[in-house]
Amino acid sequence: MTVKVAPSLLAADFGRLREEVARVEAAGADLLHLDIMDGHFVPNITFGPQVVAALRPHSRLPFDVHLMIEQPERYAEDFLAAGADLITVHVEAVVHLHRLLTRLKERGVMVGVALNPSTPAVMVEEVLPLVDVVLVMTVNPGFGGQKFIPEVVPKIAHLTRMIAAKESRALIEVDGGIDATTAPLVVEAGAQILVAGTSVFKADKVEEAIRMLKEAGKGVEVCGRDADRH
Ligand SMILES: O=C(CO)[C@@H](O)[C@H](O)COP(=O)(O)O
Repeated sequence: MTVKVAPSLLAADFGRLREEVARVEAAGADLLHLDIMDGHFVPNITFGPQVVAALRPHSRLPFDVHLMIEQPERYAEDFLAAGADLITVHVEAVVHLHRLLTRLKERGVMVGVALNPSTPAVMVEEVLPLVDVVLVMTVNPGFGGQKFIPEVVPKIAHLTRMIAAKESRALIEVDGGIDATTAPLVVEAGAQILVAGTSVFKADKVEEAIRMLKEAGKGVEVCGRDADRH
């Protein structure tokens, strides 16, 4: 199975963001994961649409914007204007999820829904026909460098079956504590996009780190699911 790697900018050197993006792009990244935190939905603050817009002209990578914010419907358009290719919102943060996803889809952007570790898969079942990505958090969101929560793996497998049953095209993305040891566990369960902060940006050899994550897909077949078909 082809696996895509999305380095998370949260683990980059914030004083050299442009160079850091170029570094992972040259090393084989497939997407750039941008973590937006508001200090309310999660206990940390990162950056807003201005930073996304400032980086946009300097990279060809699809920008995968993960909104860890309350009321994402108030800000999603700003991230779209800033150059996001994929906008992911947390199901725990939105009341009218279907409305927001429909509006964003109409604007031509890809959309994703994210689930905290304690949120069950069934919370996204009704919107599976609408979404491009289901983002499964394998740590509690807010910080990089946390320990992978293995109890989330059965939820990935459950979502894989649910997506197939609904004939949805959604890809499963996982985020938190992903490295060469944990990647095979999530890929075997059906994950197709691996977000990795620490294991990529803090690696001695970034290219090798990305290659090792992609290797997790080798020899794995999960009922015809492949990140490349998108
Ligand atoms: O969204 C988040 C954290 O909330 C992630 O994107 C982390 O940034 C992943 O970092 P590592 O666990 O790979 O260090």
